[in-house]
Amino acid sequence: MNTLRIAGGQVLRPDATVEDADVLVDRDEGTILDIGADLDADADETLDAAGCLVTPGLVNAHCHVAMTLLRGYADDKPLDAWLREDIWPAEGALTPEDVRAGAELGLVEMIKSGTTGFADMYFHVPEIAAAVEEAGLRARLGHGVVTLGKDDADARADIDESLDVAREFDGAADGRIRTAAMPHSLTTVAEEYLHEFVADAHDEGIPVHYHANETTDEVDPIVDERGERPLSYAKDLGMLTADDFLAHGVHVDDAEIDLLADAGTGVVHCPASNMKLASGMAPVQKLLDAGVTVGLGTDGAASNNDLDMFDEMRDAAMLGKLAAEDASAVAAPDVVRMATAGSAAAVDLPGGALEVGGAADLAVVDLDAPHLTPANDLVSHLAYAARGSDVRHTVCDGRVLMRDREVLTLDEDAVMARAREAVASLRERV
Ligand SMILES: CSC[C@H]1O[C@@H](n2cnc3c(O)ncnc32)[C@H](O)[C@@H]1O
Ligand SMILES: [Zn+2]
Repeated sequence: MNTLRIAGGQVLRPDATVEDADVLVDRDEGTILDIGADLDADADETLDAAGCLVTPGLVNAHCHVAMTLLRGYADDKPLDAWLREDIWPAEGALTPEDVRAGAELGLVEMIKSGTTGFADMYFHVPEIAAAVEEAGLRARLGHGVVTLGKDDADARADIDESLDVAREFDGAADGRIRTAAMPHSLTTVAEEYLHEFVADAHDEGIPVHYHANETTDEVDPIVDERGERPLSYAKDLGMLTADDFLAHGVHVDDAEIDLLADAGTGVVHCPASNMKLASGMAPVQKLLDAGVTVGLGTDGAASNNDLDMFDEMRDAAMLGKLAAEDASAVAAPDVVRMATAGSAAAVDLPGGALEVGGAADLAVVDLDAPHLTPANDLVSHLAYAARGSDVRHTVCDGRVLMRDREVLTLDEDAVMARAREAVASLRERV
């Protein structure tokens, strides 16, 4: 058996306690063999975790990873104008090679900030899957469908591509890649297509992921035209099952929260994107109190503007308190759980907890920094004070993706150079 030992650190356990322990990993199986004191000193490889906190790898449950190319491309606008005036025209000019370059850049950024799994909605998914295979993370990938502005043939071709991609790539990269069917939202995919698309996906056991209840501009027309709330419409369409997960859920009323809790549908909270686009404040504490599975996501780097899940935890806690008008709301252990076990459950990927037999997906956070001193409460530090740049080692599926801040699976400098070239060329074309 080929083993990896993460030695001499403090380990964050699923019950939010921290203990001095080593973590021993079976690299062949990609699972945790043991957590405890003085484990196998003869392991094939050892990562030094002295003075560090070993946490589950963070799971970014909603992202558009190749949008790193559009970071800083268009800022300071609300969602609808931002998409229509800037983002969609630029995305229309992206080649498969551009998407590969943007995805690799995003994956380096994720590895360097302790993220080991993510869910992604975009296009040119084969390129994203190839980048994920090389980078070594886990992902739930899907082709996002928009039928708005398309004729029937183009709309159906987009849906067919989403289903084909979901079939073809499920289980790729030694099982690290899973898939979903991904209608973009309840307003950008017409009802005539949604019924069949969702039914076809579910008939084949493919989950569905979509944006929902993000802005009032999106919610109000549904209410006006149908006389029902968006998530009641989603339920009618069969899109509210325990396998499905939606991004945002900002403008949800109490009845919709009950629908989510009853159905077991996951909600991915994206606080930075919601603040930057001034979309609103999701009622996260209410969702948690109702028993909804809540994960955390960055959304794309063009509306965030980074893929750092530590930032996202801090934003989620701060915004959650503001939304609830209660300083005790969305507390540190809640956001750490959302970024780990909550996200993993919402998108149904392994990981999210350090436990024997579980996936060996973890991040080692170096505590030897002024902003993490003194170590009064390490869960508090994760939620409120740590940064992605504090991550020293990242491990996914038992494989070391970053050691002492050196990314081992991708060439960081070459990835940045390719992204700069892709954007220089894109700017000439758009
Ligand atoms: C059709 S692929 C996915 C599509 O989603 C766009 N997008 C990025 N961020 C958001 C957001 O916050 N709400 C809705 N849509 C978003 C992205 O640019 C792609 O076009
Ligand atoms: Zn999104």
